[in-house]
Amino acid sequence: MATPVLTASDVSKRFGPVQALRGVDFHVGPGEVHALLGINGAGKSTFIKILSGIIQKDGGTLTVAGREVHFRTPEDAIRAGIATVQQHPELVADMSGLDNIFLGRETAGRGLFARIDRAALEARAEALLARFAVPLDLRQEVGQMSAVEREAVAILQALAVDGIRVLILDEPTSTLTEVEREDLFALMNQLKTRGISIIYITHQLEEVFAIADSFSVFRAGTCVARMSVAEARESRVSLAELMLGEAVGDVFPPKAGAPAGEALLELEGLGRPHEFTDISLQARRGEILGIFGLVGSGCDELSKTIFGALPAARGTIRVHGREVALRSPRAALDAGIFLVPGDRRSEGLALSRPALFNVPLANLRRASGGFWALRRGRLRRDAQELTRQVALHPPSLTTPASGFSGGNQQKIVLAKGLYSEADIYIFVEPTVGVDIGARAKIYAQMRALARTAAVVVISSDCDEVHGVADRTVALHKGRLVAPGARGFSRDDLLMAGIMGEVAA
Ligand SMILES: Nc1ncnc2c1ncn2[C@@H]1O[C@H](COP(=O)(O)OP(=O)(O)OP(=O)(O)O)[C@@H](O)[C@H]1O
Repeated sequence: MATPVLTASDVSKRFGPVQALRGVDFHVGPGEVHALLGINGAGKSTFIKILSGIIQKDGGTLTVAGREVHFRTPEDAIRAGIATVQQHPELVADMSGLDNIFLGRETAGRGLFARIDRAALEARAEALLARFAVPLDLRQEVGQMSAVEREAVAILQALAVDGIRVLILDEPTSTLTEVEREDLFALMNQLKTRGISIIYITHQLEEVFAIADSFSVFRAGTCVARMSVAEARESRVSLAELMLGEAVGDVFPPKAGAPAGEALLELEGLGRPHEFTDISLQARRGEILGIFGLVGSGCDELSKTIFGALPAARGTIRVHGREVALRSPRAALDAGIFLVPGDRRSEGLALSRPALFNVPLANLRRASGGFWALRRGRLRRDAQELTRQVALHPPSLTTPASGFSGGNQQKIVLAKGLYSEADIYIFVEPTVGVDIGARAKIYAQMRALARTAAVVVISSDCDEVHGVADRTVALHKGRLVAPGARGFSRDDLLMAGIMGEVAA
């Protein structure tokens, strides 16, 4: 085996009472694409933060090309040849790709990389790009770029420093469409042929077989398995079982047993210019309605319109058969509609506040009845029960939301939705960044909600929509694509969402 580029031995890290990492052994070889797997809270982000110098380990050693290194700052890691692209790279939308790459290099190292030859940097970015399969105009403003183009800019920004040998990508595909994902993989393969090692966090297990050479599985802060993908294929190991430490059943709960009841939410001819047109559909009590739409299909705007965050230009919304004017999210909540947003960072959570605060936000009425002491007791009991239902880990109500891993933050948003006792639940991209074990629990909760309410799942993950919903439609370029009488098969739904066509 070639000498590893990067090795971690016996690495540990504690946050107050939480032992986030213990005795982690890890290595990655030159030009290797190595997937880092683990359920939410397993310690992946903590480990990555240590490798990129954002936080410091409590114990253990790191070596790069056989030499021990000590990272006190992100610049130390970059200097040693380790660059990281965060899950949501901070790019400046109204600057060009090139300016962003340049800016990244300027700010990456302060004094360290102070003298930069902009022309040389541009030439280098263009040269790197020329080898990629992704056609990308770096002179375009980043705000005009697609998600994969932005990811490419962030990668070029990370590589703009001399001597980068390890590139860390934190869930880069979570906002990409299937086609864009292929583009990103092409780009990763190119980097690999240039000898760059890639450490890659993902919750999409099929991606491991599509792009990785090897993988490590973290569980409860320890690396419990390291294997080549070839070995895993041959021995037919279940990645999900390695991650969870137990056998995995079906992720999706059974479909509704009984026919759906009355229509609780009806949209008729709903539209907003350039976003979506003539949307008519019903969500009924007792069913999960699935809407599959790619990024940019209008799904996001449609969900915001139903939740009163965007005004409808045309059409009507009826709740319980009565027309409603949803001028604000508050009005939507009062009408019995609850939206669990896809972007928990900007829309769903007060990050600095504890879980206990976040959960009852949506239903202050329920939380505010009765005497103060009674109220507090009830709030705590309700919040405890809800966090148990969504399997929040750790099950702490006092930890600030920001102290939870990404997937667990999504569970807090979900608990908030459950507390709202709505009639109509709308889930947008409900399981982005959520591990397979928690996904099964979230889907089971949706099924439980659908016993008495109408549940709408809006997602760009076709398998999710098809797997969880009783009835599915697709949104393509702002238009609804509905199936024939027999409903969509998984492949037909995919076609409808990508091409806007219904199979004959
Ligand atoms: N700043 C912090 N303060 C307190 N606890 C933290 C902090 N950061 C992480 N933790 C805890 O450390 C553990 C590991 O979290 P980490 O974010 O590394 O998990 P992860 O594997 O990246 O999860 P996910 O897939 O959800 O992103 C969790 O129990 C988490 O709650």
